[in-house]
Amino acid sequence: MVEQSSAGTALAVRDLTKVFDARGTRVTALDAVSLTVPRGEIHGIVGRSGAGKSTLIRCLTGLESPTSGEVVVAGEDITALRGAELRAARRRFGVVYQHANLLDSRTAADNIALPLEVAGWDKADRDARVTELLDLVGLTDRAGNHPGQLSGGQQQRVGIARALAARPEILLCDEPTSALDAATTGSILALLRELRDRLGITVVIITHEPSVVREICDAVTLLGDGAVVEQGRLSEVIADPTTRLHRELIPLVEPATDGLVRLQVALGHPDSTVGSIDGIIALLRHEGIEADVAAATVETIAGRRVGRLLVELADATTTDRARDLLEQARLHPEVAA
Ligand SMILES: Nc1ncnc2c1ncn2[C@@H]1O[C@H](COP(=O)(O)OP(=O)(O)OP(=O)(O)O)[C@@H](O)[C@H]1O
Repeated sequence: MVEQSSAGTALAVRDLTKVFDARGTRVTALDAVSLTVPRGEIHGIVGRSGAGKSTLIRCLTGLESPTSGEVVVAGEDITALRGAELRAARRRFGVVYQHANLLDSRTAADNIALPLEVAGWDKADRDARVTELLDLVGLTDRAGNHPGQLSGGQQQRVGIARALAARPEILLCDEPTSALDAATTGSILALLRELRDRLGITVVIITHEPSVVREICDAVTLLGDGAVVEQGRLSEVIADPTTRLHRELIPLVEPATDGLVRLQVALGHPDSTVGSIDGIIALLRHEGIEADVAAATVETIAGRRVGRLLVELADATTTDRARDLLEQARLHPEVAA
């Protein structure tokens, strides 16, 4: 669990449950979900399709009312609010969507100004704020461009500036990079991290991309069938090869099923006595076990070098001995034939 004293907490979700009743069929989209996000942290929410991610974000922003549970922002349970109070509470959230959905008839600057117009800011304040925001997202020279004149990444920057316009405390990002290529994804993630560092804003990111979590999240929640499957600080879950998140966040290419025996091992666990790919192969060969690397993923995540390795054995009869050796080295081997 991600624990933090309530004073430093930006968002606390407690036992959030949402049951849809569609023509007599009950679907539990959220099942007693709890999570705590400290101020200024980036929290990733991951899970397969249908896990409940969209429902969670809709309950957070007040677009959907939960069946039970609490969403506490700045000490206030917003699920209990209605009408003008709920609208005011929703302003504590800025939302970034997968597609920026900008208005084609407006320039980048005017798209960013839109929520300020709705909130009744006067023109001089709006203009000053928009200038600040364009600078913040690196689009000062694009202020007068219409969406059609901007790249996908630039449009998403406008979407982020628009979400930040009214100075929300929490930035909710719903698959913010899913529609972008790898390089643009990298620059948008760098921008989100920079915004957190400069503004101290709290960020919640819903994503199905492991790389997003690996690159910028401080903590992560894995949802499955509407419930929290696992939760923890990235640096901890990434170091523990026994967690589901470790597997989700460090995917390994699955080789063809060709009858060869393969052992999957985890790299980077603090207790392991061997830390490198070469070291693992040498350990086996030293004992007369012919082995090779079938696939490997090694990355530095949360300052720690971690990964997974698939070791291919030339002779299936050496499987048990190889597994014992790898077990002794605390590499958490598993047969993946
Ligand atoms: N309005 C609704 N009425 C009935 N069932 C719903 C409704 N909205 C969502 N659900 C159901 O709730 C469950 C969770 O859906 P949700 O859209 O939150 O998942 P998700 O993790 O966001 O999936 P995806 O990544 O595909 O968007 C699913 O079984 C879905 O069919």
